[in-house]
Amino acid sequence: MYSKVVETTNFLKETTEYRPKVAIVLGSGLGNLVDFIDEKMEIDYSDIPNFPVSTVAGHDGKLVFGKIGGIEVVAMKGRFHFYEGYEMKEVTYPMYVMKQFGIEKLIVSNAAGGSNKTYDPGTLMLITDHINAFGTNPLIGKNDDRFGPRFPDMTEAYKIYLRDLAKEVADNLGIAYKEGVYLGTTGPTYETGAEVRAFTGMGADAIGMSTVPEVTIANYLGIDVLGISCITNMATGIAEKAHSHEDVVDVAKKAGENFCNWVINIVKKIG
Ligand SMILES: O=P(O)(O)O[C@H]1O[C@H](CO)[C@@H](O)[C@H]1O
Ligand code: HPA
Repeated sequence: MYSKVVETTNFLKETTEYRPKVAIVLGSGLGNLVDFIDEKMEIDYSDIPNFPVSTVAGHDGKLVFGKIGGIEVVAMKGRFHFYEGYEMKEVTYPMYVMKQFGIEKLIVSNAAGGSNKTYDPGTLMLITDHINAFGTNPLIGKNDDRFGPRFPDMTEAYKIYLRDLAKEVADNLGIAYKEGVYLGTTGPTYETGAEVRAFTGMGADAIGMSTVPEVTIANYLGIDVLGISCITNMATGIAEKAHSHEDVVDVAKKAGENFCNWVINIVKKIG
Protein backbone atom coordinates (compact mmCIF):
# COMPACT_ATOMS: atom_id res chain seq x y z
CA MET A 1 0.00 0.00 0.00
CA TYR A 2 2.92 2.39 0.71
CA SER A 3 3.89 2.63 -2.96
CA LYS A 4 0.27 3.27 -3.96
CA VAL A 5 0.01 6.10 -1.43
CA VAL A 6 3.24 7.61 -2.82
CA GLU A 7 1.90 7.30 -6.38
CA THR A 8 -1.39 9.03 -5.46
CA THR A 9 0.43 11.76 -3.55
CA ASN A 10 2.86 12.39 -6.41
CA PHE A 11 -0.08 12.70 -8.81
CA LEU A 12 -1.70 15.31 -6.54
CA LYS A 13 1.58 17.20 -6.16
CA GLU A 14 1.97 17.31 -9.94
CA THR A 15 -1.66 18.35 -10.46
CA THR A 16 -1.89 21.21 -7.95
CA GLU A 17 0.49 23.80 -6.59
CA TYR A 18 -1.43 23.95 -3.33
CA ARG A 19 0.38 22.52 -0.29
CA PRO A 20 -2.24 22.77 2.49
CA LYS A 21 -1.63 21.66 6.06
CA VAL A 22 -5.36 21.57 6.89
CA ALA A 23 -7.85 19.06 5.46
CA ILE A 24 -11.61 18.98 5.87
CA VAL A 25 -13.85 15.92 5.41
CA LEU A 26 -17.40 16.96 4.61
CA GLY A 27 -20.25 14.77 5.83
CA SER A 28 -23.63 14.08 4.24
CA GLY A 29 -25.30 17.34 3.18
CA LEU A 30 -22.38 19.46 4.43
CA GLY A 31 -20.62 19.75 1.07
CA ASN A 32 -21.70 23.38 0.63
CA LEU A 33 -18.69 24.42 2.66
CA VAL A 34 -16.73 24.32 -0.57
CA ASP A 35 -18.68 27.41 -1.71
CA PHE A 36 -16.59 29.32 0.84
CA ILE A 37 -13.29 28.10 -0.57
CA ASP A 38 -11.59 30.74 -2.76
CA GLU A 39 -9.43 30.12 -5.83
CA LYS A 40 -10.73 26.57 -6.06
CA MET A 41 -8.97 23.77 -7.87
CA GLU A 42 -11.08 20.59 -8.01
CA ILE A 43 -10.06 17.03 -8.82
CA ASP A 44 -12.66 14.27 -9.27
CA TYR A 45 -11.93 11.12 -7.28
CA SER A 46 -12.33 9.14 -10.49
CA ASP A 47 -9.29 10.99 -11.93
CA ILE A 48 -7.04 10.24 -8.94
CA PRO A 49 -4.95 7.07 -9.21
CA ASN A 50 -5.85 4.43 -6.57
CA PHE A 51 -8.68 6.55 -5.09
CA PRO A 52 -12.03 4.86 -4.43
CA VAL A 53 -15.21 6.56 -5.78
CA SER A 54 -18.05 7.78 -3.55
CA THR A 55 -21.46 6.16 -4.19
CA VAL A 56 -23.71 7.91 -1.65
CA ALA A 57 -26.21 10.73 -2.41
CA GLY A 58 -25.05 14.00 -0.83
CA HIS A 59 -21.40 12.98 -1.37
CA ASP A 60 -20.04 14.40 -4.64
CA GLY A 61 -16.65 12.73 -4.94
CA LYS A 62 -14.13 15.54 -5.36
CA LEU A 63 -11.03 16.87 -3.70
CA VAL A 64 -11.33 20.64 -3.54
CA PHE A 65 -8.12 22.62 -3.04
CA GLY A 66 -8.17 26.36 -2.36
CA LYS A 67 -8.03 29.01 0.33
CA ILE A 68 -10.18 30.04 3.27
CA GLY A 69 -9.23 33.50 4.55
CA GLY A 70 -5.90 33.11 2.77
CA ILE A 71 -5.18 29.74 4.43
CA GLU A 72 -4.62 26.83 2.05
CA VAL A 73 -7.03 23.90 2.58
CA VAL A 74 -8.11 20.71 0.88
CA ALA A 75 -11.66 19.48 1.34
CA MET A 76 -12.98 16.01 0.66
CA LYS A 77 -16.43 16.61 -0.80
CA GLY A 78 -17.61 13.06 -0.39
CA ARG A 79 -16.23 10.30 1.82
CA PHE A 80 -16.14 6.52 1.70
CA HIS A 81 -18.22 4.34 4.00
CA PHE A 82 -17.67 0.73 5.06
CA TYR A 83 -21.29 -0.08 4.14
CA GLU A 84 -20.56 0.83 0.51
CA GLY A 85 -18.62 -2.40 0.38
CA TYR A 86 -15.13 -0.93 0.61
CA GLU A 87 -12.46 -2.57 2.71
CA MET A 88 -11.45 -0.52 5.76
CA LYS A 89 -8.11 0.18 4.02
CA GLU A 90 -10.05 1.74 1.11
CA VAL A 91 -12.37 3.73 3.38
CA THR A 92 -9.33 5.26 5.07
CA TYR A 93 -7.04 5.46 2.02
CA PRO A 94 -7.43 9.25 1.67
CA MET A 95 -6.06 9.74 5.20
CA TYR A 96 -2.78 8.00 4.24
CA VAL A 97 -2.56 10.25 1.18
CA MET A 98 -3.32 13.37 3.24
CA LYS A 99 -0.48 12.57 5.61
CA GLN A 100 1.96 11.91 2.79
CA PHE A 101 0.81 15.17 1.17
CA GLY A 102 1.74 17.12 4.32
CA ILE A 103 -1.60 17.49 6.13
CA GLU A 104 -1.13 18.16 9.86
CA LYS A 105 -4.69 18.95 10.97
CA LEU A 106 -7.97 17.33 10.00
CA ILE A 107 -11.45 18.74 10.51
CA VAL A 108 -13.86 15.85 10.12
CA SER A 109 -17.62 16.29 9.92
CA ASN A 110 -20.65 14.06 9.66
CA ALA A 111 -24.40 13.85 9.81
CA ALA A 112 -25.54 11.82 12.82
CA GLY A 113 -28.60 10.79 14.78
CA GLY A 114 -28.92 12.30 18.25
CA SER A 115 -29.27 9.76 21.05
CA ASN A 116 -28.80 12.46 23.70
CA LYS A 117 -32.33 13.68 24.39
CA THR A 118 -31.16 17.23 25.06
CA TYR A 119 -30.25 17.57 21.36
CA ASP A 120 -32.51 18.64 18.49
CA PRO A 121 -32.24 18.14 14.74
CA GLY A 122 -29.88 20.88 13.57
CA THR A 123 -27.72 20.79 16.73
CA LEU A 124 -23.97 21.02 16.05
CA MET A 125 -21.95 18.71 18.30
CA LEU A 126 -18.24 19.06 18.93
CA ILE A 127 -16.98 15.47 19.15
CA THR A 128 -15.11 14.86 22.41
CA ASP A 129 -14.44 11.17 21.79
CA HIS A 130 -15.77 8.21 19.84
CA ILE A 131 -16.85 4.61 20.29
CA ASN A 132 -15.90 2.14 17.60
CA ALA A 133 -18.95 -0.10 17.14
CA PHE A 134 -17.94 -1.27 13.64
CA GLY A 135 -16.88 -4.64 14.99
CA THR A 136 -13.55 -4.22 13.23
CA ASN A 137 -10.61 -1.80 13.14
CA PRO A 138 -8.99 -0.22 10.06
CA LEU A 139 -5.54 -1.19 11.37
CA ILE A 140 -6.16 -4.92 11.45
CA GLY A 141 -3.44 -6.61 9.41
CA LYS A 142 0.33 -6.38 9.17
CA ASN A 143 1.60 -3.01 10.38
CA ASP A 144 3.73 -0.83 8.11
CA ASP A 145 6.04 1.11 10.47
CA ARG A 146 6.55 3.79 7.80
CA PHE A 147 2.98 4.92 8.54
CA GLY A 148 2.69 4.55 12.31
CA PRO A 149 3.04 2.29 15.35
CA ARG A 150 1.52 -1.16 15.85
CA PHE A 151 -0.40 -0.01 18.92
CA PRO A 152 -1.50 3.59 18.42
CA ASP A 153 -2.59 5.65 21.38
CA MET A 154 -6.13 7.11 21.31
CA THR A 155 -6.01 9.16 24.54
CA GLU A 156 -6.76 12.41 22.74
CA ALA A 157 -8.39 11.13 19.58
CA TYR A 158 -9.98 14.57 19.20
CA LYS A 159 -7.34 17.07 20.30
CA ILE A 160 -8.19 19.21 23.33
CA TYR A 161 -6.35 22.25 21.95
CA LEU A 162 -8.44 22.13 18.76
CA ARG A 163 -11.67 21.67 20.75
CA ASP A 164 -10.76 24.67 22.94
CA LEU A 165 -10.07 26.73 19.84
CA ALA A 166 -13.40 25.63 18.25
CA LYS A 167 -15.28 26.56 21.43
CA GLU A 168 -13.66 29.99 21.54
CA VAL A 169 -14.58 30.57 17.87
CA ALA A 170 -18.20 29.46 18.44
CA ASP A 171 -18.56 31.65 21.53
CA ASN A 172 -17.20 34.68 19.67
CA LEU A 173 -19.59 34.09 16.77
CA GLY A 174 -22.57 33.24 19.00
CA ILE A 175 -22.90 29.77 17.46
CA ALA A 176 -24.66 27.28 19.76
CA TYR A 177 -23.08 23.85 20.06
CA LYS A 178 -23.07 20.77 22.31
CA GLU A 179 -20.19 18.49 23.17
CA GLY A 180 -20.53 14.74 23.03
CA VAL A 181 -19.42 11.25 22.10
CA TYR A 182 -19.91 9.93 18.56
CA LEU A 183 -20.56 6.23 18.09
CA GLY A 184 -19.86 4.76 14.66
CA THR A 185 -21.60 1.63 13.36
CA THR A 186 -21.36 -0.06 9.98
CA GLY A 187 -24.87 0.89 8.78
CA PRO A 188 -26.41 1.01 6.27
CA THR A 189 -29.51 0.33 8.38
CA TYR A 190 -30.36 3.05 10.82
CA GLU A 191 -30.35 1.60 14.35
CA THR A 192 -33.22 -0.23 16.00
CA GLY A 193 -34.69 1.36 19.13
CA ALA A 194 -33.05 -1.33 21.26
CA GLU A 195 -29.65 -0.60 19.70
CA VAL A 196 -30.07 3.10 20.41
CA ARG A 197 -30.89 2.35 24.06
CA ALA A 198 -27.83 0.08 24.27
CA PHE A 199 -25.56 2.66 22.60
CA THR A 200 -26.88 5.41 24.86
CA GLY A 201 -26.04 3.24 27.86
CA MET A 202 -22.53 2.86 26.45
CA GLY A 203 -22.13 6.64 26.42
CA ALA A 204 -23.09 7.65 22.89
CA ASP A 205 -24.57 11.11 22.33
CA ALA A 206 -24.70 10.78 18.55
CA ILE A 207 -24.71 7.79 16.20
CA GLY A 208 -23.48 7.59 12.62
CA MET A 209 -21.92 5.30 10.03
CA SER A 210 -18.58 7.02 9.39
CA THR A 211 -15.77 9.07 10.98
CA VAL A 212 -14.41 6.38 13.36
CA PRO A 213 -12.28 4.68 10.66
CA GLU A 214 -10.85 7.97 9.35
CA VAL A 215 -10.15 9.35 12.82
CA THR A 216 -8.50 6.10 13.91
CA ILE A 217 -6.12 6.29 10.95
CA ALA A 218 -5.52 10.03 11.38
CA ASN A 219 -4.41 9.36 14.96
CA TYR A 220 -2.24 6.47 13.82
CA LEU A 221 -0.55 8.75 11.28
CA GLY A 222 -0.08 11.60 13.77
CA ILE A 223 -2.64 14.00 12.26
CA ASP A 224 -4.43 16.22 14.83
CA VAL A 225 -8.21 15.84 14.62
CA LEU A 226 -11.17 18.10 15.28
CA GLY A 227 -14.63 16.55 14.77
CA ILE A 228 -18.05 18.12 14.35
CA SER A 229 -21.35 16.22 14.02
CA CYS A 230 -24.47 17.78 12.63
CA ILE A 231 -27.41 16.14 14.40
CA THR A 232 -29.81 15.68 11.50
CA ASN A 233 -32.41 13.60 13.31
CA MET A 234 -33.12 12.19 16.72
CA ALA A 235 -32.11 8.54 16.89
CA THR A 236 -34.63 5.71 16.59
CA GLY A 237 -37.06 5.48 19.50
CA ILE A 238 -36.55 9.18 20.29
CA ALA A 239 -37.50 10.44 16.82
CA GLU A 240 -41.20 10.73 16.14
CA LYS A 241 -40.94 9.43 12.59
CA ALA A 242 -38.97 6.96 10.50
CA HIS A 243 -35.59 8.07 9.12
CA SER A 244 -34.69 8.79 5.51
CA HIS A 245 -31.39 9.83 3.99
CA GLU A 246 -33.26 12.62 2.11
CA ASP A 247 -34.27 14.13 5.47
CA VAL A 248 -30.70 13.70 6.77
CA VAL A 249 -29.27 15.63 3.82
CA ASP A 250 -32.03 18.24 4.02
CA VAL A 251 -31.48 19.00 7.72
CA ALA A 252 -27.68 19.03 7.27
CA LYS A 253 -28.07 21.58 4.48
CA LYS A 254 -30.25 23.75 6.72
CA ALA A 255 -27.72 23.59 9.57
CA GLY A 256 -25.04 24.27 6.96
CA GLU A 257 -24.97 28.02 7.46
CA ASN A 258 -23.83 27.78 11.08
CA PHE A 259 -21.61 24.80 10.31
CA CYS A 260 -19.83 26.66 7.49
CA ASN A 261 -19.45 29.85 9.52
CA TRP A 262 -17.94 27.84 12.37
CA VAL A 263 -15.53 25.79 10.25
CA ILE A 264 -14.38 28.78 8.18
CA ASN A 265 -13.46 30.70 11.30
CA ILE A 266 -11.78 27.68 12.87
CA VAL A 267 -9.62 27.31 9.75
CA LYS A 268 -8.65 30.97 9.88
CA LYS A 269 -7.37 30.41 13.43
CA ILE A 270 -5.58 27.09 13.00
CA GLY A 271 -4.13 27.64 9.56
O1 LIG B 1 -21.44 10.17 8.21
P1 LIG B 1 -21.90 10.84 6.98
O2 LIG B 1 -21.09 10.49 5.80
O3 LIG B 1 -22.02 12.33 7.17
O4 LIG B 1 -23.39 10.32 6.65
C1 LIG B 1 -24.37 9.85 7.56
O5 LIG B 1 -25.58 9.90 6.82
C2 LIG B 1 -25.81 8.65 6.13
C3 LIG B 1 -27.14 8.12 6.56
O6 LIG B 1 -28.17 9.00 6.30
C4 LIG B 1 -24.69 7.72 6.56
O7 LIG B 1 -23.68 7.69 5.60
C5 LIG B 1 -24.21 8.36 7.85
O8 LIG B 1 -22.90 8.00 8.20
O1 HPA C 1 -29.82 8.20 13.06
C1 HPA C 1 -28.77 7.95 12.44
N1 HPA C 1 -28.08 6.79 12.64
C2 HPA C 1 -26.93 6.49 11.99
N2 HPA C 1 -26.40 7.30 11.08
C3 HPA C 1 -27.02 8.45 10.83
N3 HPA C 1 -26.68 9.43 9.99
C4 HPA C 1 -27.60 10.39 10.10
N4 HPA C 1 -28.54 10.04 10.99
C5 HPA C 1 -28.19 8.83 11.48
